[in-house]
Amino acid sequence: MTATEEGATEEGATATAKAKTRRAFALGFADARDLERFARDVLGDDDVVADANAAAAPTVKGPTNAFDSKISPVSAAEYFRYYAQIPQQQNMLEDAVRTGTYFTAVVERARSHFAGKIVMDVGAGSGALSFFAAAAGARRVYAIEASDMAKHCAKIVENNAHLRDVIVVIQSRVEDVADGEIAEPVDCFVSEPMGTALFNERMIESYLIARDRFGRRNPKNHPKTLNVTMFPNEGRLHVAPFRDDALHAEVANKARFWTHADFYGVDVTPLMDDAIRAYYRQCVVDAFDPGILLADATSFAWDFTTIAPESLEVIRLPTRFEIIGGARDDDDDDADADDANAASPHVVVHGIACWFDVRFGGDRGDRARYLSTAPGLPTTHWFQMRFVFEKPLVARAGDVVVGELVMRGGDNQSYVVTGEMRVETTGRGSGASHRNAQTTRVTGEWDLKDPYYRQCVHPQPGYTSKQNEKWYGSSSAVDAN
Ligand SMILES: C[S@@+](CC[C@H](N)C(=O)[O-])C[C@H]1O[C@@H](n2cnc3c(N)ncnc32)[C@H](O)[C@@H]1O
Repeated sequence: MTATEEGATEEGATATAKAKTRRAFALGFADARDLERFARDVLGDDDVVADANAAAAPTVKGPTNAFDSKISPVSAAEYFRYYAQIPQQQNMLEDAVRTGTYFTAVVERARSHFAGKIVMDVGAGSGALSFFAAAAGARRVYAIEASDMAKHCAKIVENNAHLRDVIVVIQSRVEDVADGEIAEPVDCFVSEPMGTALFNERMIESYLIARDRFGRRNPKNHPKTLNVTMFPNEGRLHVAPFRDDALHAEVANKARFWTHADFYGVDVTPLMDDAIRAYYRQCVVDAFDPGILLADATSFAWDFTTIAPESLEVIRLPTRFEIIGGARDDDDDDADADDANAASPHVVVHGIACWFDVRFGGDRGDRARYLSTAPGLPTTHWFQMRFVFEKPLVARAGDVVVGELVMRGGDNQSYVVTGEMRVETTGRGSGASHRNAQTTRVTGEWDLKDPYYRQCVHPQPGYTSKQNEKWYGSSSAVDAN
């Protein structure tokens, strides 16, 4: 227990005002027992003990499971409030690439993994994947949903006779579901736990925890090993360097506001450097043309049937890019990037782009299916993500750029990404002395929780050209597919 003289806090000020002759103290307690001991021994008042316990209980409650031990209650409350909203679920359901791929993967390509099986839908939302599992012949589907969306999901199930006998909706975080609540071992897990850059939201960890807690064990030689299928069964992250002069200028320009030396009579320029850092710290979410990529992507894969949830707390992505030349120049200025690259050996790297895909195994002999968010493919609601360097890296065609991105999970259901890239070996056109004056090593830090959702000019799949005409006019710069 600690005690400090008080005066600055609101409580302290009120106490001081009420009894001017008294002095106010703020008391700190190590835990509820410490507080109870003080109330009983020092104050000798049982009511105070009861009140103090009630008040202290929420703040002294310790972690109870794998979710509570890593995620802050404030973040979780906001997260599940978001997913409890019908418009947010609808936004995902209407992502035709996403929902259509799940339908095909489950109902059309993998019936043998579902027919007659016990299935768990981890994070069921409004229930779409549970409905697909039922359509693929599942014997029972446990639809686990933590948010109040579970009530809406149950309403749909209740009102559809073919779902009523198959789907059991449980409103709970999967980490909180009691051991006995799922009466039978689960054969098959289905989930859509992907966030931007695959891991944002940290829900894949919940998917893996569900597997470890409720999955069917191998009965024979290896009773500890699991005998389950996972839909999806693998996730991959792809990263590649890009050039995008317009984006780099756009991010820099956002901080220009802080050049005001006379903003309503106040000089705000002291915040200029902080503002620049803040804007470059935002990761950019939009759809981009794959023509801006400067090298083949480095790819990383995670097997959801085997990896441990803890392995996703810190994710290291070592990269090695062979720069293949200048990106296509789409910015309509008078200098074409290809021409410029032909004349000059410079290749300007403005940052690192990333996108993901997930894989669904098929029936025997049937092909696996990917749900991909790659640039150039029909856009999904995840779009792609880019990490922009404050100072671009300067390389040459043929150079090798090496580095590492490190994603560190936080208690806000997200990651902070740090990165370092440097030009390691010299390719074509080496030896030019002006290179010494250029940046050949860059570092950066980006917060996945604080993205910049950039206006996307690529047409969404499923939207007709008529809609594009309505939105952009007949002289639209946007191609209608
Ligand atoms: C991306 S949405 C997918 C919803 C639905 N499966 C679909 O495909 O339309 C993820 C859902 O998982 C829920 N969720 C996230 N973490 C969870 C957890 N630990 N336990 C249970 N539900 C969770 C969220 O509330 C949200 O509704």
